[in-house]
Parts: sequence; structure tokens; C-alpha cells
Amino acid sequence: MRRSLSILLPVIRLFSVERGASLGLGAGLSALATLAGTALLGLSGWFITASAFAGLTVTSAMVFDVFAPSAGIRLLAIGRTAARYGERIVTHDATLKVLAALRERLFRGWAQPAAAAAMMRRPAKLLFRLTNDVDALDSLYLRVLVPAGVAVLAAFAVMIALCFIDPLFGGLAGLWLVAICLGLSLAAGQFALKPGRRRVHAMEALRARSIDLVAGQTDLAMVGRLQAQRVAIAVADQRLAQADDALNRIDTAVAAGFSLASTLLLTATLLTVALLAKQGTIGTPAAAFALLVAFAATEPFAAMRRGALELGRTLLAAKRIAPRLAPVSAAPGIIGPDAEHAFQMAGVVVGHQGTALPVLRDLSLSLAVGERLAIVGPSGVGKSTLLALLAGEIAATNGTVASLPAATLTQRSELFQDTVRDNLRLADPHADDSRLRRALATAGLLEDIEALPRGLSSRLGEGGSGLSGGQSRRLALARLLLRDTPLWLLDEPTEGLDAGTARAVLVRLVSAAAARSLVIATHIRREADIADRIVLLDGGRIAATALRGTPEFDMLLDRLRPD
Ligand SMILES: Nc1ncnc2c1ncn2[C@@H]1O[C@H](COP(=O)(O)OP(=O)(O)OP(=O)(O)O)[C@@H](O)[C@H]1O
Repeated sequence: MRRSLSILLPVIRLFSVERGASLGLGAGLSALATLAGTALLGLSGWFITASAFAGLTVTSAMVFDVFAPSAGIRLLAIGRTAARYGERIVTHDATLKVLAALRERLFRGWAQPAAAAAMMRRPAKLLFRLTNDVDALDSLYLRVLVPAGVAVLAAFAVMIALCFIDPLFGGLAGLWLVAICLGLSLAAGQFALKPGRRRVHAMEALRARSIDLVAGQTDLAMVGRLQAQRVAIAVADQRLAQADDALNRIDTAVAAGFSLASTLLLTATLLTVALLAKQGTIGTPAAAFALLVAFAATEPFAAMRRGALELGRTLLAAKRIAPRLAPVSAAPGIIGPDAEHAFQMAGVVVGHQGTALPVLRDLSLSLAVGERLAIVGPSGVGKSTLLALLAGEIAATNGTVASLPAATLTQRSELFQDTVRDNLRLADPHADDSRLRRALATAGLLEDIEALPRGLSSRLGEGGSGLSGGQSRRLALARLLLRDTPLWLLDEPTEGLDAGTARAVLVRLVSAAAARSLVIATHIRREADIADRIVLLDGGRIAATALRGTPEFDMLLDRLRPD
């Protein structure tokens, strides 16, 4: 119990910081609606019985005040409806806003160097955090905290109401409600923890495996794993069904428990009020009032049932999300360089997870504003790693990095299942079609796109399928051209293009870059040839540097792959 609370505490804290007032108001309205409902039932019972008795003789009918109780009934009915309506609006609005704030915090956490890259290695996990886990947290407030608070308050109110009939009976009824009904809910939560967690794991496995089957059909068929994948899906599905079965059993048992608790309370109330009425301590209308109040008393506790059953899912979600709730420090991994430089790095050591040795070791390098730098070196030496470091995608384990904001063209042309226009607009959501066309023309792709029947509105398939490798590359390059950052990082920008197209693209790229600083990681001579300086990496360090116009520059160019 204490462990569960400590897991939930950071989430509850976030709820109260983000929307504490609205959530408190929502809980208050919910309590008002429940109390008004119970009071309405009690007062109606009293009124119907009292007016029936009053009608037995003309004298009593004449003196019986029908107006005050019927006005009370109307007030309670309208109050209950208004409170319920207000509660729905306030609580749902506040919950959705809290969840939105939570998603924003998660995004900020993942935007930290290395964190995003680590999550992208397991995209299904990322998806579940953002969807299932965040959604699961709405039950914490709507189905656990509010119903529990309201139920305890309602038990207290019922106790006071019944105390007017008989103090001892009222006290016992209040105790019974809290002990049995709260106890039942807590027991349900405890029993449902394990199956609830198992259900989440089974659901995630089922989704991830189904997506793998659909998205990786060809690969699975090629390696003869289609049948195995189908079996894996069936296993996950079976686990899900088992967890559902366990949860349904608990649900049925708790529903039966509530029903029994309610019936016992009602029976005890009936016997007590019958005895009191016989003794003449209370009248029949008061007896009807007590009976109906007792009848409504367990209802607020029944609302906790769903929250209790979902507790396992909620706790798991809170546990997985809580570490990301700490406010992200405003200082990013990369700070600004001095006014003359586009980037400055000193004594940098960078490694990747799972690699024994660092890729870059004690590397010091800087780039003047407006300078074009080519990074060359054998495959796997760390050229892309250097670009990722400058882009802030990974963090250095040692040393300092200071860089201007940069846009990167990575080796993978990251395109999405969307129109050409929207793929481009990722770089600048406000760019109009003429700006997009200019970028496409610079990247040498405008003619190809205009030849498509729907032009910029043509839809690409998953991962940008529908374009050739060279076209995808140029579309990714056009997108980079739309990024108005002072530093462009290009990883083999014309790889996969024929020599003629590549040269033309490079000429236009240099002119579009204007005064921007460029870093080009490359194996190809034509790409390094647009640089002012070439740096050769080897063994994680700089092995040679050459300025344009020197024989060393030409020697380094000669070592590269010709067009
Ligand atoms: N995400 C990663 N996780 C683990 N290791 C990685 C990762 N990315 C790169 N590496 C490793 O780091 C080293 C440097 O890789 P990097 O991609 O930076 O080299 P590169 O010089 O750009 O190579 P290429 O010329 O083939 O593109 C390689 O040994 C590579 O296997």
C-alpha cells in the first residue's frame, strides 16, 4: 500500500501543480452530486410517505406543508443534475489538460541528447508510453481519487443522517460502510494488481507482435518465421484473455460483495426502523427516509470498482512515467560558441551504448562562421557520430561542445507516409508552395515531382516509398534547405545520385547555403570538393587537416571515391 502510494505520489504532485484548483473543484462537484442524489432519495421517500399519511384525514391534509419538501426535492434534483454536469465538464477538461502537460514533459525528456535515440531503438515502447501509459493515468484521478474521496464523504453524510434516527445505529452504519465497502475496494485493488499488470504486458506484446507481422511480413516470410510470429501472437492473445478472465472474476466477486453489503445494511436498517417505529421513537416517514438513505449509501463505493480493477495498470503506468516527470533542465547539452565560430569542441570523447571503446577520443575541432568543412575518413571512423554530436542528438561523455543551431541531413532519408508537401513542411510549417518548389528545384527534384499526377499533393508510402533512392535523398535535401539554421550538417548528401545530377545539386546547394556554415561527412570526392577545409579522422582523432589551395587538400581529395 505504502509502495503504491510512493509510486503514485509524483503523478499526484503533477496533477496538483498543473490543475490543482480545477481538479479540486471537480471533486467538490462530484461530492455535491452524490450527496444531493442520496438526499433526494431520502427526502422523496419521506415526502411520499408523509403525504400519504397526511391524506388519511382531512385535518392533517389541510395542515400538511407540501410546498417546502417539494421545493427541496426540486432543488436537490436540479442541484444534482447541475453538479453532475459541471463535474463532468470540469474534471474531464482538467484531466485532459493534465495529460497534455504530461505528454509535453515526456517529449521534453525524450528531446534530451541520447534519450530520444535510446527510445527510438524501441519505438513500440515509445508509443506505449505516449498512448497507453499516459491514458492509464486518467483513471488515477477520475476512477480512484475522486470516487474514494466522495465515497468516504458520502459514508460520513449517511452516518450523520442516520444518527438523527438513532445515534448508535447511525454510527454503526457509517463504520460498516467505510470498513466493508472501502475494504472491498482496497481488496479488489490488491487482487487486481497482478492480473492488471499482466493484462498491460499482454496487450503490449499483442500489439507489438501484430505490428511486426504486418510491417515485417516480407522479412518474416524470407526467413521462414511467419508461422512462429503467428504462434507468438496467439500466445500473447491467450495471456490477454487469461488476464481479462482473472479481472472479470474479481469484478464479479466485488460486485457480489457490494450487493451483499448493501443488502445487509438495508436489512439492518429495516429491522432497526421497524423496531424504532414500533416503540414510537420515529414516525413512518422518518423510517422511509432512513431506508432510502441506506439504499443509496453503497452506490458511491460501487463507483470505485473500476478504479480498483485498473489499479495495476495505473501503478505500472505511473512507475514507468514517473522518472520522466522531473522538470528538464533548461540548459541543453549544447551551448553557444563565440561570435566567430559556428561550433567549437575541445577534448571530446563520445561512445555509443554497447561499444567498448569510444568512437571519438579527445577530439578538438572548430568551424569559423561561413566556413565549409568536409569530414573524411574510413567507414565507421565516427563521421556521422560527429554530426550527431553537433546536432545535439547524442551527448559527449567528456569534453565541451558549443554549437550554433544546426539542421542535419542524415544518411537515412527520413520520410513519412504523407504528401510530398507535408514531408517538406516538417522543416517549415508555414512555407508556401512557391517556397517548397524553390527548395525542390535547388535539390534537383522539382521536375520529378511536377511529373507526378498530383504534384506536391502526391502521397508517399511508408518510409517515403514510391520514390527512388536518389529521389528520396533529394527530397530529404530539399527539406533541409527549408531549415533556416546558421549551420547545416550534411551526411553524404548526394550519395545515390548520378554524377551529373549530383554535381548540379552541389552547385545549387552551395549557392543556397550562402553565408551558412557547412559540415559535410563524406567518402565522395565531389562532395569534399566544395569545402574550404578537409579534416581526416582516424582512430577517433584528427589524423590530418588541409586547407583549400594547398597540395595536402588535393592529396586528401585524391584519396576519396571518384564520381
Ligand atoms: N547507434 C549506434 N549504436 C551503437 N554503435 C553505433 C551507433 N551508431 C554508430 N555506431 C558505431 O560507431 C562507430 C562510428 O559510426 P559512424 O556511423 O559515426 O561512422 P561513419 O564514419 O559515419 O561511417 P560511414 O562512413 O560508414 O557512414 C561505428 O563503429 C558504428 O558501428
